[in-house]
Formats: sequence, structure tokens, C-alpha cells
Amino acid sequence: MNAIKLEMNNKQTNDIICKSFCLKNIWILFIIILPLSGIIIGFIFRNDCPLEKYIPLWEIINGFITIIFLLLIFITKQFFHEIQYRNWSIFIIDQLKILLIFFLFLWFICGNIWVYKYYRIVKYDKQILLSNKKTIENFYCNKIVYLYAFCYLSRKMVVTYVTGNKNKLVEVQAILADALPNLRSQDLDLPEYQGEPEQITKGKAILAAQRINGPILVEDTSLHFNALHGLPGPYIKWFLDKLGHDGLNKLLAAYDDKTAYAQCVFAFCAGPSHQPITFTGRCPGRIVPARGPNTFGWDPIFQPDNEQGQAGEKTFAEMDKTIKNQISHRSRSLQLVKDYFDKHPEYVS
Ligand SMILES: O=c1[nH]c(=O)c2ncn([C@@H]3O[C@H](COP(=O)(O)OP(=O)(O)OP(=O)(O)O)[C@@H](O)[C@H]3O)c2[nH]1
Ligand SMILES: [Mg+2]
Repeated sequence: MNAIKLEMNNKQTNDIICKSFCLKNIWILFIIILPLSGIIIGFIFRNDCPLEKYIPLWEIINGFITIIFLLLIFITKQFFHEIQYRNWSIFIIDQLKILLIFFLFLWFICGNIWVYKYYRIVKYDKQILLSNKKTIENFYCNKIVYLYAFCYLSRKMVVTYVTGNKNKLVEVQAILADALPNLRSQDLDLPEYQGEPEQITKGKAILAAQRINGPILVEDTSLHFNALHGLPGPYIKWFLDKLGHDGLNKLLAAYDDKTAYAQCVFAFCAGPSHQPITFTGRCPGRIVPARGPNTFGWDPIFQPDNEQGQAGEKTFAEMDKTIKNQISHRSRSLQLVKDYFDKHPEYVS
């Protein structure tokens, strides 16, 4: 009887150990799914990417090596964590892990070359290519194979637009919708620095890249009155807050020159250890008594010039949003950002 009880207790203990082992290690399954799907996709479509025949091969090898690497981490965590002293098996596994990391790094560079080289010309439809008499070898790659590799390589590089201003976010999303469809946004309260707009934006960018720990975009917008030698400039936020639209008009009461320009400086920073790059866009115009809905900052008192450089008809606030987004300081600055991302497709996932 006692023997049976003991056996049952042992069985229950084994069950509990097994369950906790499975629960503790379920993460490995989730992490392995991504490289495993690469092996499967690369193998199934191994001859279906004539544009760059190394892409399926890249997926298979990347999958295998990543899984081996993950298994080595799993084995060290699972079976060697209680060993107090370093023995030969741990030493060999550690060396192997370093070797695999090195290989994966080189393989990652190869993948970037093979994939991004073709991102502008790749075509997924064989029939259309054949009907246009274009050679399949020069343009065709299976959509799943190409997009898997593209997304895999780009997955850590999604750009985050950091701002605490909802109106700015709406405009940026609309302007960048085609160029950067995966733009993320994050509402972070960054300090408002003092100084020249470019320096202010660079300071914001460095801080945002540290907080996000990845590629970021930030912007600083300023409104410059020519009669006041560029003031309030980057301090417009406080001037608007304290003086309102009327007060801003009154600042220019003593001057005939009501011209001004809206300026937007965007900064892109690829990560915490990178230097930010800035892109400046300006929109010339005039300061007028407020017209149009009061939904965004100083939009009602800024009337942009027309293409000939003469006074336009509507204030930003009176314009249709799509028109504002074609001519504004923000869209001009973002055009330069788009040109930059055209040359750096790794951020456009
Ligand atoms: O009428 C407007 N049309 C615009 O196109 C526009 N862009 C910005 N602003 C305003 O100008 C000040 C500087 O802002 P700013 O660049 O420091 O932004 P912010 O502090 O609101 O957000 P953040 O991005 O710094 O978090 C703030 O009062 C913004 O509301 C605009 N007003
Ligand atoms: Mg600000």
C-alpha cells in the first residue's frame, strides 16, 4: 500500500515538474516560429526568386543558424545554470555562440545587400511581366519570399515619431502615409530647449532616441516675424499661449512689414549612439487677423504666400487640410525626409 502511495506521489511530482518545465520554456517555441517559417518559406520557394536566387538560400541558412543559436541559449539556461564552476562544455558552448553571432552578423549584411538592392524594382506578378515582354530574371521574385526577407531584416528598424502634439501627428501621418506606412508614434514629454531651431531639434532627437532606444523622428516648429528679426521663432509656443492670436498681431502693429515664415526642422536619429540629421522646410507668408477655425496653434493668423511670392488668399486654418499639407513648412521639411528614406529603405518597413 505504502509503495503504491509513494509511486503516486512520485508521479504527481513528475507531472508538476513537467508542467512547470513546459510553462517556463514555452517562450522558446514563440521565438523559434520566426526563423522556422524562414526555413519553410525558403525551402518551398527555393527556385521562385530569379531576381536574386540567394534570397531563399539566405532565409534557410538564417533560419537554421538562428535556431541553433537559440537552442544553445536554451541548453545553457536549462541545464548548466546550477553548475558553480566553469567546465569545458560551457566553454565550448560559449565559443560556439560567439561564432554564430559573428556569422549571423555577416549573414545579416549579405541579406541586406541581396534584399534592399532590388526593393524598387521587384515585381511579384509573373503574368504581367510576361505580357510586357520583360525578362522574369530581371524583375520577378515570389512575394512571400521577398516580403518575408524584407520584413525580417527591417523589423527592428521601425521609425518612431516622437511628439506630444496631436495636430502635428495627424499632419505627419497624412504626409508620410505613402513613404513610411509603418511610422509609429509615441507621446513623450520632451523638454523644450532654447537656442537656434536646428540645435533645439538635435537636442530633442538625441533625447528621444535614448528614450525609445531606436530610430526616431522629431520636429520643432517655429514662426518667425521678419520685422522682429525672426522672433518669436522657436518660442512661438509661449508667445501664442500668453498673447493669443490678437496679441501676436499687435506685436507687429508698429511695423508695416507683416511678412513672416513658418519653419519646421525635422531630425532623424537612427539610435542612441547616432548623430541626428536635420531637414529644414520653410513656408513664407504674412501675419493677419485670425480667420478660420481655431483648432491648431497659429494656423488662423498665418496666411501663406502664393507661388509667385505674393499674399495668398487663405490662412492655413481656412484651407483644406490636403492643401495645407502640400505647401506647408512641415510638408517641405518632410519632402527632404522622404528623399532621405528613399536612399535608406531599411527604415521603410
Ligand atoms: O498653427 C500651427 N500650425 C502648424 O503647422 C504648427 N506646428 C506647430 N505648431 C505650434 O507651434 C508651437 C511650436 O511647437 P513645437 O514644435 O515645439 O511642438 P509641441 O511642443 O507642440 O510638440 P512636440 O513635438 O515638441 O512634443 C506649438 O504651439 C505648436 O502647437 C503649429 N501651429
Ligand atoms: Mg515642443
